[in-house]
Amino acid sequence: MSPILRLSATQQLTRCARQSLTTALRPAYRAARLPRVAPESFSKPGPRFYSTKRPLKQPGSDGTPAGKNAKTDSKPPPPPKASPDKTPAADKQPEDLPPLPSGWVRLEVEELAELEKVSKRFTSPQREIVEEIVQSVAIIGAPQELRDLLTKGKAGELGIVDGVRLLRTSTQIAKRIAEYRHKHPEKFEKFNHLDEPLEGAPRQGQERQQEQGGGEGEGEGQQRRADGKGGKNEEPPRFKWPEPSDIATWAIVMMVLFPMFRVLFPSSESREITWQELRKNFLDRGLVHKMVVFGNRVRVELDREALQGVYPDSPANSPNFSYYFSIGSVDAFERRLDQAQQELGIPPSERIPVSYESEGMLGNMLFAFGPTLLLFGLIAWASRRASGMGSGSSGMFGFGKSKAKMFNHDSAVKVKFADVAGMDEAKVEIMEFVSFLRTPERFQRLGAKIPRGAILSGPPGTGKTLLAKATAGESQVPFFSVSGSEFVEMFVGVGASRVRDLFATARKNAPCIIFIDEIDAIGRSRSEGGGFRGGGNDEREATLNQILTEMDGFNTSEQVVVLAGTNRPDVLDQALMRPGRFDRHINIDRPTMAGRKDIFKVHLGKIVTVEDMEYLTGRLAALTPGFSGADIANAVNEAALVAARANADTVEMIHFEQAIERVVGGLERKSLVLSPEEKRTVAYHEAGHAICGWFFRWADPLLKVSIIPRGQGALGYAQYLPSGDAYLMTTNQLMDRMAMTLGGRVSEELHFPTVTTGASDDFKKVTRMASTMVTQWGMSEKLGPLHFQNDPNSLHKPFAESTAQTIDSEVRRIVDEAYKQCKDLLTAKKKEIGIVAEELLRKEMLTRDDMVRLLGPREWPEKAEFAKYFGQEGGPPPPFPTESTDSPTEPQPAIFEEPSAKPEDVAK
Ligand SMILES: Nc1ncnc2c1ncn2[C@@H]1O[C@H](COP(=O)(O)OP(=O)(O)OP(=O)(O)O)[C@@H](O)[C@H]1O
Repeated sequence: MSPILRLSATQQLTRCARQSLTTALRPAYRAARLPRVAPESFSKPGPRFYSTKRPLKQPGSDGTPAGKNAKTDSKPPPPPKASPDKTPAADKQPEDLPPLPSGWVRLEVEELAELEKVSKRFTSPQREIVEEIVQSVAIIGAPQELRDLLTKGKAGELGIVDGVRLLRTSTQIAKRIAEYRHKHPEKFEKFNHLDEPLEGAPRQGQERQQEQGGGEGEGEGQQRRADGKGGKNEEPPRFKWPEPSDIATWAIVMMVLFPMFRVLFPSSESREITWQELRKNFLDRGLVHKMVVFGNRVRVELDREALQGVYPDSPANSPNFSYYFSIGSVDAFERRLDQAQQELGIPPSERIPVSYESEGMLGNMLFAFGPTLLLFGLIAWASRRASGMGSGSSGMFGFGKSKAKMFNHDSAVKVKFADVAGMDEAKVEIMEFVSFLRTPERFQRLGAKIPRGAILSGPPGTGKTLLAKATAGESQVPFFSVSGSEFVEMFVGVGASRVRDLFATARKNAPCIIFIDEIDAIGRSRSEGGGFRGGGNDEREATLNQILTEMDGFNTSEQVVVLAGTNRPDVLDQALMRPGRFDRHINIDRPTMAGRKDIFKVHLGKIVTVEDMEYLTGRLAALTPGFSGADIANAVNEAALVAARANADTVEMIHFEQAIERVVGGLERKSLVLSPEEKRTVAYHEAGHAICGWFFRWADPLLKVSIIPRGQGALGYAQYLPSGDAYLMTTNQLMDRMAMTLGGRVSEELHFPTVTTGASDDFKKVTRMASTMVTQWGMSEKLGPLHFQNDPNSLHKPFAESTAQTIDSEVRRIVDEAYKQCKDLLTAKKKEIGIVAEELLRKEMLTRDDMVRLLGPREWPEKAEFAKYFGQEGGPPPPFPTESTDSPTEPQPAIFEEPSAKPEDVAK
């Protein structure tokens, strides 16, 4: 049971009132006296208090000007002394008193006296305030509820809930005091000193300053009165109720903290004594009225009248004071008390009553559950905070909330179409979305349905995200960016919930763009491997279904465009791709020569260089076939870093070339030291490739050859420049390329008694090329124009065994032909191989110029592009970097990964 139930009526009221009166009454009371501007008054023009002086009296009502009144106010009258026999009510004639609202009563003298006792529990200035309030209650009355509470309090039956009722009653009284006082300030003249500001109340302090200084404040007040907004006509200030949440807070604070506080910090008006002291001072003298056992303590209630006689000066005479002592166990206490009473000869009928209270139950409960509650509170708080700070997710852990980042055109999305170079067709396609978001009526007017979304597909780094951002930047609408994987969580249903949340947020912000990057994380075909994957798929499917539903859900006028990016459009679910969902499929491939030039232009804009831009971009574009936009951005940045490392003032051509080699070939491996024999083998191997590249008509032009180890496992390499962006290859080109790839091994055979393992990768590539020629490109006369795709996941070949044998024999035939072609050439050019290899061993790296010097000019005409940037027209090729990095992805065969020859096909 709460201690609140154990106290006398006055004590109980005091405790409740200490909270409620000081919090509820006082702010409300003061609110009336120092009128605040209610929030509504900002929007609703009406008379307000602007005067720096309070209109406590109507000027002239007693012949005193208001200013004088105010002066008198500053001297607070002594607080009226209240006594039980002389209350303010007793001074008043019934006709002086205001009528009572319904449900209100006029308190009796005894009741007011009981209330007066409350004030004694407070120290000044609260005490004065409570006294004034009690006197005000005498004038204006009080709700019947207060009388009930007083009656309950007298009977000692007040409970925790009564605290809340008292709070409510107090607020009602405060409100009425405020209103009544405003109407009849003269009746409250003696309370004016309470208008003095409370300590630390800045607003009121300001007011006092204005009152004292007069000047500015007065002027302002006058000015406002002149506006007709102040002065005599003002209405009573609106009483501002405490916010319901405040009341709830007070109630909770009272109910929860008060008992807890009491448990933790026993009242200062109780004191612990020992059993011996109790026995000697009180028990033996018959002063004990009752004992209350609570927990392992016993409170001693003394007979106060008898106590007054025996110990007139004891603090225990105060009604709020009690003694208590601790016990080991209740049984031991009872035995001891029995024994003591027997010794004292107290007859059983007059024995001291002992009652048992489950005091501290609430406290114990709080202690028991407190940590758990605290933990939950902390979690809830942390999750709310996280949601406030982050991406807008909220609620318990914010699981179901979308993690989409929102970019606003004012803030983040500054990307424009001008920043996206190349991909002109993709831009045109997507431009339509921009015009839809900008001028939807242009389309709707003709009855056209607005496309809902577009899938941007293409290899990594080709600028899909950039294009989506530029769309947002151009259309000046909010842009929600989320990755497909962010929908995936370990809890089932979270993905779907996030999708719902994302679309709901987007609709609120329409017109807007949602961009889901890597949509294949959730948009994979539902039929794909369903049986094998088990439950894990359910969550992904639920998420996908939700996306399908949401995309169906919004109507065409909603102006929410969904763009999605993926590298794997082939695995996406068909339902996602159908018209009405992602209507447009925009394929963004690696940039062409012109595209690369444009992309270089965009990124070179941020770099300090004095090179001729036209020549530089052209040459760099020619040097970087197969580069994606991201590769280009990386190479440009790398060039700047190389230049910075060399302390150069500007980034020069050589830095760009070094950077490109580093991007393509990886880091130079200086730590890898080859033996002289190994080095020699590598030199002859690379010379074999170089000679083939130089003398075969359809081979790609050689740029350089090197025997410096680089990247992963490449001991040397020859770099060729694929003939621009060639999208078709002839059989001759393929045969020359295969023969050139075999050049390394053939050279080893011709110059050394044994061969090495170094050509393994070359064979792999040659075999792959030959089988693609046979099975897919229809370049075998025996097999004819058939396409055989061998699915590695399938147990059965999609062709007959005899066909398989024919394929094998045809592949062998082609490779043999290439080998023969290579061997014939290299046998004829054995001397030249030796020259190149020896020069390589000396210089480690040979350029095209060196080759011309050693072998004479190449017999076959070069392509225009090559001639422009690397031939005689374009001036001599740049000097080769003596240190740093270089090379294509792999030694020589890197060429097979160049896109100019549709490398995806070749490489399969
Ligand atoms: N066409 C382009 N013009 C200019 N810069 C580009 C272009 N394409 C790519 N880039 C550069 O490459 C960076 C990466 O591009 P982006 O993130 O758009 O590629 P992506 O296609 O979305 O890649 P992924 O498929 O891996 O997500 C861009 O920030 C930009 O610097």
